Amino acid sequence: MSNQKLLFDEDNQKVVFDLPDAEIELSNNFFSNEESDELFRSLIDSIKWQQDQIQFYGKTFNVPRLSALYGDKNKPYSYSGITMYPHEWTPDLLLIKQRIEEVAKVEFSTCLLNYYRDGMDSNDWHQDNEKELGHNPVIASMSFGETRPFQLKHLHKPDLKKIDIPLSHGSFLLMQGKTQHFWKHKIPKTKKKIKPRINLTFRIIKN
Ligand SMILES: O=C(O)CCC(=O)C(=O)O
Ligand SMILES: [Fe+2]
Repeated sequence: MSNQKLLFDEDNQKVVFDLPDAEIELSNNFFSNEESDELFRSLIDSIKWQQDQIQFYGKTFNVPRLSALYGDKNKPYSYSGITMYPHEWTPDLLLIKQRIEEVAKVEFSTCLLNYYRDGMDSNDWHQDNEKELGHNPVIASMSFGETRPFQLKHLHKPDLKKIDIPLSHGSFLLMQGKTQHFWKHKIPKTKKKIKPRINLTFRIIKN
């Protein structure tokens, strides 16, 4: 975040990033440390984590992380060539969803969870722009566990520096407006010995 211009709201709780073609805001400690510790442990144990695979040039690879899809019934979600059917909401997820909806002022139908077991787990450059998410997707992202950098780069403005937002334990990141049309994001790998991290992205599937 070196020379990135930031705007703070009145009580300094929320950081709004001043980026072209994007609406991105970050609240650190959206959940307290104690709540976050509890949720982290509980999610690791209670979520039905699965190992997805992708086809690439005729070969099959394990996706470098575990994932799970939860949400309203009858809302399948297709991304990277995989169609997933959601599990039913759990008490943890409903609690988190409610807290997030108060701030985001929308209702989410679906939550995609990622479990990055160590530094070799990652999420490569992509946009969350699947048709089911509608024209300007609202993506609400909660992180628990190890802090990992969330990197963003503009698709058509190579002169703009890559943005690096550290997503810490209990932090909440909201992306909306045109963000998914103009910016890609990723969680890079690292050789450092680091602890696990869980990320939850709440989304709205419009069907
Ligand atoms: O782990 C993260 O913070 C990002 C996850 C993500 O980009 C996704 O699931 O689409
Ligand atoms: Fe994403």
